[in-house]
Amino acid sequence: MTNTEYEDIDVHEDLTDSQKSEVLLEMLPWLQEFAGSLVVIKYGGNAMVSEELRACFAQDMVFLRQLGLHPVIVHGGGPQINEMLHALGIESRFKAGLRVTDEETMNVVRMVLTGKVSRELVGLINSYGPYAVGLSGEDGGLFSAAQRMPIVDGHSVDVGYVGDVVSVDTRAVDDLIASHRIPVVSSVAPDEEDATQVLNVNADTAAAALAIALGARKLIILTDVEGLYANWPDKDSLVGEIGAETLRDMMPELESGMRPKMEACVRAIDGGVGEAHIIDGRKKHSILNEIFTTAGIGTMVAKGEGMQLRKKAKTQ
Ligand SMILES: Nc1ncnc2c1ncn2[C@@H]1O[C@H](COP(=O)(O)OP(=O)(O)O)[C@@H](O)[C@H]1O
Ligand SMILES: CC(=O)N[C@@H](CCC(=O)OP(=O)(O)O)C(=O)O
Repeated sequence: MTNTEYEDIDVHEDLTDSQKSEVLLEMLPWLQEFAGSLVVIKYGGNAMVSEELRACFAQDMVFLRQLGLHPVIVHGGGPQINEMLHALGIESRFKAGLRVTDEETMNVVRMVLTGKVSRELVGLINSYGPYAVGLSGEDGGLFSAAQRMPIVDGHSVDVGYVGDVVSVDTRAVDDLIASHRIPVVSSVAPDEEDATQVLNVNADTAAAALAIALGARKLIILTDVEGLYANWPDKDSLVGEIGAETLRDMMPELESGMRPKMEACVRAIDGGVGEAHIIDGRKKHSILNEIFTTAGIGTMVAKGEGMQLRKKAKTQ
């Protein structure tokens, strides 16, 4: 190795040799615990905010695969859809956290998710190792959806071509996992009543449905906050752990952005997924911190009742 190459490597001078060893040793039991496990990761559009963060995410996916886990990604792209709609002079409207989707908007959603966000993510992961393969809920009959009518102020409202996943045929994803690929799934799904009509599925909802159907060990949702705040926006109320029953009771009071996310976590737990996590996608390598450290990060949703706030870290 030449000196020039050596200078290019980040040698983490801020850690002593013994601290580096401690970090590696802390990973060991978690590596043993999760080797061979299937983990569904929902990568939200708001967690894709910088080139550096996107690169770290891509690197983490390849790292997980090399360590023997099976990562399956469901990506979002809300802000990217908003941007494209704005460029086309179309207004973005949401009800209960779901995009009001007419035919014109549906075309833009499909184009941005499958034609832009998925392509860029697959390309970036493959720059670290040629494992990622993109597919949408339309491919190989992966998802079938029915129109979703969210409840607003006690009434169900029509938000247009918005769907909820009603069935999942995992075979296309199973094949990719069996060949050690990293599936990258876009949340667009055919209507169960007319497969030529596509529906816009919230990516958190799609990730939960896929995690349940695949029997995932964990569902990890990356977003743009540290986790769920019990008393939003009070930053001292970050939840460390919460039971699905307690979360279900909290649901009506949650604001729109968090609502589909928390519904997805509760559904995942009800459907047999071991744990669901909401973590901060704005922090580099947050997934590695969640899976391979004892304290974990963000909010964990598990079976049962109760809630514990997260203790403040001594150093950041
Ligand atoms: N109780 C809460 N805890 C944390 N965030 C909340 C809460 N209620 C509302 N939010 C908002 O939800 C947002 C995350 O939802 P959203 O913007 O839809 O994320 P994503 O694009 O990752 O799916 C946060 O940035 C925050 O503004
Ligand atoms: C029905 C609905 O709201 N669909 C979402 C799909 C993308 C998504 O969920 O993206 P994020 O995870 O980045 O929010 C939308 O149109 O924005």
